[in-house]
Amino acid sequence: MILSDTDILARLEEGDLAIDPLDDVDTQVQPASVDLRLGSEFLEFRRTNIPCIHPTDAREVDEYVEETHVPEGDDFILHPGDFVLGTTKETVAIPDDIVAHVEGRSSLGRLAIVVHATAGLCDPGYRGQITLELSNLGNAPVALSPGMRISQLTFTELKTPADRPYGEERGSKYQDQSGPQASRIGNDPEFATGDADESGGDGEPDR
Ligand SMILES: Nc1ccn([C@H]2C[C@H](O)[C@@H](COP(=O)(O)OP(=O)(O)OP(=O)(O)O)O2)c(=O)n1
Repeated sequence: MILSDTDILARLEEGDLAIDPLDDVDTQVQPASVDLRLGSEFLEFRRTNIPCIHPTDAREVDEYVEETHVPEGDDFILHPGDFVLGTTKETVAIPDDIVAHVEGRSSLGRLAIVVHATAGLCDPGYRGQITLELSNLGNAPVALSPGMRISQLTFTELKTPADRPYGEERGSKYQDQSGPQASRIGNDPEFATGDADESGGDGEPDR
């Protein structure tokens, strides 16, 4: 069952579902979703001379990205064909009996802006800001303004709470992430080679 505005507000009131800051309830809470705003941090992907990035090599992944801060009031220009990681301004906490989905907003979709290229699921138990996979599929640059409502989150109640929710206990690599975080796929157990990020997922390479 997807939560309606009434259900969302009730769960927020109970306190196990959290969205912080939720500054403008009337504007941000939609009939069956909550609009989330764009944060100020961006990770841009540099042009590189290395032949390719091996997703499991944390050093290659980290060397390829560059952080940019755009204060509220300024714009980040997303050019046609570009892909950049952004973040929600809000930090969320998803209870064990809910799965949340990051969706785009129609008004930005109509400008060819996509907010999650592939991944849009927030696991039961997830806490943190949400990394947005922003791309511009159109042929005109589009200005993105930190603080603008950029995406929406829907909430689906599970039949039973997750037995092993997202979190430290299962070594979940994006738990409590703050700001956009590059891929940590090298931390997956099947790729454990010693090359992976050992920083605890704070985005700082361990060098
Ligand atoms: N656009 C998105 C989608 C998800 N997440 C967060 C919430 C998810 O609970 C967490 C993990 O997402 P996935 O399960 O899709 O990612 P992985 O499978 O790569 O990570 P893990 O192995 O930690 O589950 O990342 C995010 O910040 N931005």
